[in-house]
Amino acid sequence: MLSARQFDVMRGSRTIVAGADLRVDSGAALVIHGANGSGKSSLIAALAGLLPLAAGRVLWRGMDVRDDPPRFRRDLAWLGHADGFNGELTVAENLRFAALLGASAAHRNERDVLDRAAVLPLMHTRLNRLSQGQRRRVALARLVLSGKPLWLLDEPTDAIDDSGALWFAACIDDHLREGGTLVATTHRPLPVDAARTRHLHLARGAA
Ligand SMILES: Nc1ncnc2c1ncn2[C@@H]1O[C@H](COP(=O)(O)OP(=O)(O)OP(=O)(O)O)[C@@H](O)[C@H]1O
Repeated sequence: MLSARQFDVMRGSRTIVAGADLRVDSGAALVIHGANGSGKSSLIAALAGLLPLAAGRVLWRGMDVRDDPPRFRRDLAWLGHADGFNGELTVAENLRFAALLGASAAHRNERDVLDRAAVLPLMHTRLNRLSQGQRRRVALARLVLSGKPLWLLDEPTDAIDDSGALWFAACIDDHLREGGTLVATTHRPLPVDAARTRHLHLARGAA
């Protein structure tokens, strides 16, 4: 379970979130919506520990994430606007590098994941030769292969076409069914299991 208590997020002098409580159980998703500039990226970056909280705490499995950051990072799969790939390396090399860094484990269905992501034909192509959407598909496949229990994703389906969005929504459903936790920001409806999903709407910078 991921929870945050009485937390404030600031950007410059502006309060994005004030005194908020939030809880996302294992097997559940929270999807954050809001207009451009409303604070979605700031909020999710704060949950991931990438932006300091102005007040309050974030707890993962009952532990303040600041108490043991390496342990939190072992469970966390983060995907922001930047994907962290090396453009000079091929898709296969980037995925191997991610596995070496612990960003992905040996996945029981690796080939199947890559196939469904439509990444298999791209395995020997350098990242800087891919389109934005292809690159995002590789990033999402890396995420699925990570096997990590907590996914924090900033606009995961950015640049992805409709079939890719449907594929990724099915991946989210699998993740939740297996007991994973998800928080994602999005501008686009994610067709995920409604019974497991709650929505947070940020209005003019304050939740
Ligand atoms: N580095 C920064 N320093 C100061 N203010 C910032 C910084 N980055 C963003 N902001 C401000 O914080 C507010 C929230 O930005 P944020 O990127 O979290 O919004 P968002 O909802 O994710 O937007 P979008 O939908 O456009 O991605 C905006 O008003 C923005 O101008």
